[in-house]
Amino acid sequence: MGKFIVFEGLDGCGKTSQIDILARRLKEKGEKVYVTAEPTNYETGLYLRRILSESLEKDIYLLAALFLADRIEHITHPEKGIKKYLDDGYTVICDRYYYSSLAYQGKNPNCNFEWILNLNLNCERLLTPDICLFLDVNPSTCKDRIDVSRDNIELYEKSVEEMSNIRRGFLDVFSTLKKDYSQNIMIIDANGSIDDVAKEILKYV
Ligand SMILES: Nc1ncnc2c1ncn2[C@@H]1O[C@H](COP(=O)(O)OP(=O)(O)OP(=O)(O)O)[C@@H](O)[C@H]1O
Ligand SMILES: Cc1cn([C@H]2C[C@H](O)[C@@H](COP(=O)(O)O)O2)c(=O)[nH]c1=O
Repeated sequence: MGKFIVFEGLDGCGKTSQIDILARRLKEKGEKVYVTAEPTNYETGLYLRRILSESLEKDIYLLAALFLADRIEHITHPEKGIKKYLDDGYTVICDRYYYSSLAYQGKNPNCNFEWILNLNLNCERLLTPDICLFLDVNPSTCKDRIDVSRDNIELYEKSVEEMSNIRRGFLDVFSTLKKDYSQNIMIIDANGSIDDVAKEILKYV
């Protein structure tokens, strides 16, 4: 059984850059590595990408349910699912997982956190990651990076204030998951250079 590693963080925190570096290093060590992301490229994931990129107005419970449906397919797909790769001995590195649902939807004041927590944590199909690495970057740095690197600003990238609320949501989620579910979650100060952050990540993987 391979290892299941999840990266989380605000939009623009540097997940893609760090996942690329880690995947390369693990492959150089001879590991079989599968990199994947949520939302996925399955139908529900593509619909979610459209909602995000076009900032379509959707009920928050509908959004949470769509992310969960996408996640179940992400795990269980018979050929390309995370479970299949783990069973085949791959290290799976996943860009976002249920921590994002708990922070982005669950901590939204119009949503019931316990409902989303139960749906995700008590769903027998979902696997618990071996480790979640949260790249903690100042929200205004994330916003600057997004504004510089992309033309299209997505649903959860509109303001530093909203991104700061999401960051606080993540930190709350992590204390609950560590205390009540004994989950292995590392909060990494990722404000430094790409190389410095990559070195820090290697301490935990
Ligand atoms: N440590 C860093 N220092 C400076 N710039 C960085 C750092 N990490 C990433 N960047 C830059 O910030 C931008 C966003 O990085 P990246 O795509 O890795 O983040 P992400 O978390 O995957 O973003 P998104 O959630 O928007 O997909 C890119 O232009 C990248 O080169
Ligand atoms: C899995 C998941 C994701 N989201 C949001 C968080 C981000 O704004 C986007 C994904 O963007 P990225 O640049 O590809 O990281 O989706 C969410 O709100 N809930 C979720 O469960």
